[in-house]
Amino acid sequence: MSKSFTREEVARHAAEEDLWIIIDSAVYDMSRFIDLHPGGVFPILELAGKDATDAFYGLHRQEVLIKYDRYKIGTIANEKPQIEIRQPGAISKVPYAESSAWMGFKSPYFTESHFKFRAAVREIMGGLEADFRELEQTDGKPSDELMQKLGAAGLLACNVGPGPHLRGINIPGGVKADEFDYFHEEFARVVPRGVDDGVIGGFVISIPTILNFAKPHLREKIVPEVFSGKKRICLAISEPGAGSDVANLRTNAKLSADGSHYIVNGTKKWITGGRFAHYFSTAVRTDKGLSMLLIERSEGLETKAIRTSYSPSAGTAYVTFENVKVPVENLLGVENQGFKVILSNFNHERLVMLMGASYAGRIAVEECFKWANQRKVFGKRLIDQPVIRNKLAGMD
Ligand code: HEM
Repeated sequence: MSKSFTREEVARHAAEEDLWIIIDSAVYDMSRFIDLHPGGVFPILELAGKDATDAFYGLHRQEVLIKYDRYKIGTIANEKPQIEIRQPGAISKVPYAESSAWMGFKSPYFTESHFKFRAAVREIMGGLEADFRELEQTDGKPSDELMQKLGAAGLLACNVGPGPHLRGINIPGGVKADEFDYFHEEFARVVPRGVDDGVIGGFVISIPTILNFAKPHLREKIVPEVFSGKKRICLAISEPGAGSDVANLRTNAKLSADGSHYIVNGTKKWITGGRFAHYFSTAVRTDKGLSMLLIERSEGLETKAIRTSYSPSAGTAYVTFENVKVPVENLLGVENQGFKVILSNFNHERLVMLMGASYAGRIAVEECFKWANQRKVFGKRLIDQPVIRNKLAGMD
């Protein structure tokens, strides 16, 4: 049971080596943390033994308190917290932070199956939220264990969107494969952007090339491996000299003398999930046009991390191919007609990304609303400034 203290007791712990503070009626022992505090010793020392609620919320997001919960030693007797701690996966109460259907408004797009799916996914993902945030702080590689948990929960397959690939998948909430549509999209809501890209972004944009264009025996091998989280795949199209300009790709594949292999040489850049991928669905130049090849990580294929400003978890990679041998049966679709594969894939990719982006946009609005309400400057909250309210109104 949590210990109970009076404010007078807390006030007696006001030295650097014995330092308690109060945040929203909870008591934190900062003695061991003060030297590690990213904001330095001074700001906490100034508030030693005192109520630091306003100072804390003016400078930190609530997640900081949840993460450092271990320093909480008790509560103030006869006081109740005034600030609600958001439970992982809970529906946000901030205006526009959620789809209006979740906030009690009628929507023609959301049916019972969406509600069941949302509740089940938030429960699964809520349980993993701390792992995801931790992941973003470290080297960023989503573990095999995490991938396999997501796979077993059916979430990897669901993120590809509706389609025959969902038959036989245990969809969260007991949703049937033919009920599933693009509005069953919950992942982005609880997963930080970089982790989202590293866990599903690279794979969601690449696995359709296997589902739709791989030879049956390859499809039957690779799809279950990827959907169960045991193997990872990425889409390797852009290059240092040709980003969106797909027609100018230079990575090339030449048929071996006996016609059994392609020999691939070239480079790919900004490949999401590439650092961790086992398979690369790769655009290459063949003798009369572009082709798509499924390339396994093998001799001659190397990946280097590209440091991005947003997150190491996205696994963004620079990929080099040096005389990589690829069996001809790994051709996706028809030789020299890879452009069709790429464009049909882009259609799907943009739709899935759009759903994710709409969630990400809602999260941005939510974070701004919350910060404007808690951050105090010039003697008042940011939200009390008309110019800030005007900006928020412009975001909706
Ligand atoms: C449980 C207590 C506290 C914890 C766990 C904590 C933790 C942190 C962390 C993790 C940061 C890095 C920035 C971030 O992630 O938001 C930070 C920054 C900071 N903290 Fe704290 N802190 C605590 C209490 C306080 C208090 C009471 C003050 C007093 C004013 C304070 C002042 C600051 C300042 C000035 C910064 C730098 C903010 C910036 O970069 O603009 N912290 N703190």
